[in-house]
Amino acid sequence: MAADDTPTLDEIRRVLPELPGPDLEAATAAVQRESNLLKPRGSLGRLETLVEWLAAWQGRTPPELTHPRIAVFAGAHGVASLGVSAYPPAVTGQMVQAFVNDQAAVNQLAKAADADLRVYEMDLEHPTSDFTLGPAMGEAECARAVAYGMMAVEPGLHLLCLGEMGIGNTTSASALCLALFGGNAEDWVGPGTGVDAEGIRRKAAVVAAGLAANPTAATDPFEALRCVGGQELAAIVGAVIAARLARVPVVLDGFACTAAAAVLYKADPKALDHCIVAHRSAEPGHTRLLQAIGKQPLFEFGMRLGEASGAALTIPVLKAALACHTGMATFAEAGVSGPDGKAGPAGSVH
Ligand SMILES: Cc1cc2ncn([C@H]3O[C@H](COP(=O)(O)O)[C@@H](O)[C@H]3O)c2cc1C
Ligand SMILES: O=C(O)c1cccnc1
Repeated sequence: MAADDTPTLDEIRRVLPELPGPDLEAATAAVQRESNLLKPRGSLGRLETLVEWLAAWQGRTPPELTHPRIAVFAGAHGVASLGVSAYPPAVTGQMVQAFVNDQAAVNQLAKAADADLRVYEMDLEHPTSDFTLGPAMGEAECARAVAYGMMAVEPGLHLLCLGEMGIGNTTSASALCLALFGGNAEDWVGPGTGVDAEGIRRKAAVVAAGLAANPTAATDPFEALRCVGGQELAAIVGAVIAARLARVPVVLDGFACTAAAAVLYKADPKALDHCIVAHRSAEPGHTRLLQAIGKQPLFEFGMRLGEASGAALTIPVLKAALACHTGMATFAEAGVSGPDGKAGPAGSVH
């Protein structure tokens, strides 16, 4: 994209108050149908509220789920050379090749979910700058990455599952969380790909040094993204915004992905209303982050992979929820007695 076509971070920020809200009519219609279906009211629990969420953010009843997309953004991090990951920086590009060759976990999960998987390679030849020395990205670089992420959204998508690949990015995500929500560096760091206690201490020192070297990071969420984030994390921010504008509900993956989206929450708490978080990552900072943004993950499988693996796994669940919603009979259709002894639950049609 030509530099002059790219919106500035300020222009992107100004879109947030204009983001469309939920379609309450579609959501109400979904709730109403759920209440007439052949089951004790509310008995499908979160499966019911997930369908309501899909309807509200697609603006359609019943919602559809034949075109889910999984988007994985890959970016290279300057801090990856500081010994903060159990794996070398070169793994980022090698994993992009593995995604292309259908060899990674997310490839298998995408196939199992019958979903379209796209991998978006950021500028891997040019890692972000080491944020312990100054901002990770310049204004234009960060804005370009956000704009690039926006391109992952096309009309006609029914769901967007987001994820990332970038060696060193749990350190970036921790620094982002510290800048956005405060606390201590130790509160936000964890093993990532599997560093030991000494590695975790090193991560905390890098995160603390990052905040010290970037005093403006804690003053504004987009400035935090620019100073201590990464290109793939910025792209996730763009994809979340573009999905909202295109009425595409979003599933966020684990710690790194949620940390990126949290930039938007901090800028406007309503900006993530169209997003759910797939799972609680084993990365310890994720629990604190979920509390900070008020999200309840769908499941907790002890996963700590990233690459949209958790987000991909929600697709079969969402499809199953929708299958119940559209395929079940109502009490009246099945001739089954409701709680009042008549066919149809009492008061359900009002
Ligand atoms: C083979 C391999 C595949 C991965 N897929 C996702 N990640 C995950 O690990 C990285 C973050 O952890 P850290 O901050 O410790 O580097 C990210 O690339 C993330 O997506 C992977 C990591 C590896 C090694
Ligand atoms: O939860 C995540 O996003 C995560 C955890 C460990 C490594 N990479 C990503």
